[in-house]
Amino acid sequence: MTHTDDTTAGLAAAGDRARGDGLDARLVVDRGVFRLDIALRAAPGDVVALLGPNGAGKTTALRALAGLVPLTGGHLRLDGASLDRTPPESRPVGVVFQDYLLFPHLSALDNVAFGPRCHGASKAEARALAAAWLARMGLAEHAGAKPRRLSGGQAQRVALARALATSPRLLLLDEPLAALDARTRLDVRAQLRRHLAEFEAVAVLVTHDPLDAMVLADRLVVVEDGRVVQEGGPSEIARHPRTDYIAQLVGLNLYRGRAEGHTVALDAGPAITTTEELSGPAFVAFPPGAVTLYRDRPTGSSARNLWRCEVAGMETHGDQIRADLTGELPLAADLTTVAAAELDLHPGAAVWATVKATQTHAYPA
Ligand SMILES: Nc1ncnc2c1ncn2[C@@H]1O[C@H](COP(=O)(O)OP(=O)(O)OP(=O)(O)O)[C@@H](O)[C@H]1O
Repeated sequence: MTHTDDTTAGLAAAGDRARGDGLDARLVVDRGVFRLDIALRAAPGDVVALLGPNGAGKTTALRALAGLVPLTGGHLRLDGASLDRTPPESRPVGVVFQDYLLFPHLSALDNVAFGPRCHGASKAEARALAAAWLARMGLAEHAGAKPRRLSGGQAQRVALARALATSPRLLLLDEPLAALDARTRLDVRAQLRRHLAEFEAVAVLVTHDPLDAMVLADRLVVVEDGRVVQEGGPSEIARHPRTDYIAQLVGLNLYRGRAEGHTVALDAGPAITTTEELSGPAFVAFPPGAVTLYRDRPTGSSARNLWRCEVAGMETHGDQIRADLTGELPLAADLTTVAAAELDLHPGAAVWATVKATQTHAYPA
């Protein structure tokens, strides 16, 4: 299957195209002190989110997939064909960048028609295809508008239409919602989710935002320091984080230790009593809302998990106060403003923290 045949075939044929094998890549990129080395596999129809902290290598991975950064090792196959030596403009890849990069002097229609034109479609074919995509994105009446006349959400959809109009076998989205304000982001996230669900080839998106990742993707690949540290479905990752970064992202206290029956002895710190029965290396997680704080050692409490801590810092978190505690067990605790005032919490205050075993969750490490 050649790419030019695909792209000139038009919208109608897109659904008839034989489904390929999807993406099979190991991306190795050396950048001096930084080295990216990640494996990525995805079947047609999959939406994969690369999630990770600043500097983890997400953008480098996306640029390597697009051919904008050469691989120093590994391989890149799409639908069974190697792309290692294919220049970016000849790859069946569509890209939506964070700031969309629409051509300011071209109308929305001509921006979208640009992709198919570059892939060999005649002017009339390209414009017909572009008009069809704009209609599908709900932008038919904005076809003649220049980018500066479009809202952020509309510009984002034009950029998506431009990428999809070439019938890519791999769609790359770099922080697709980052340029939008909160209100627009909500709408555009929902629309993007719909378009991605309909997209029949592989989509890979890069984001810092766990919500974007969880809403848009079927599978998350968490990258830290150039490596994949965890991958799986959104709910699996939210329930069973395996690094501090992921635990913080999903709002959980996370510890590692060795389980013996209902107790996990932490590598650094005390033991935590859990309801699960395990043996061997294990993680224990609990949400900050499961922690109860006392100024004096509680006497009547049945909680087995009782630790002496000190308030290191406090910040508002939604309608709650989140207290960062150090001491026997470092942890985050959420409490109401009233409770924080009653406890006279302030940085440096000594507190007792309890967590019921039923509120903890242990799983093999
Ligand atoms: N052109 C370059 N030359 C050398 N090193 C680079 C270059 N671009 C990025 N890096 C380095 O590669 C590493 C990964 O950067 P990258 O932009 O891929 O991370 P990221 O996960 O996308 O981060 P962010 O979320 O901040 O965009 C960083 O250490 C960065 O300094």
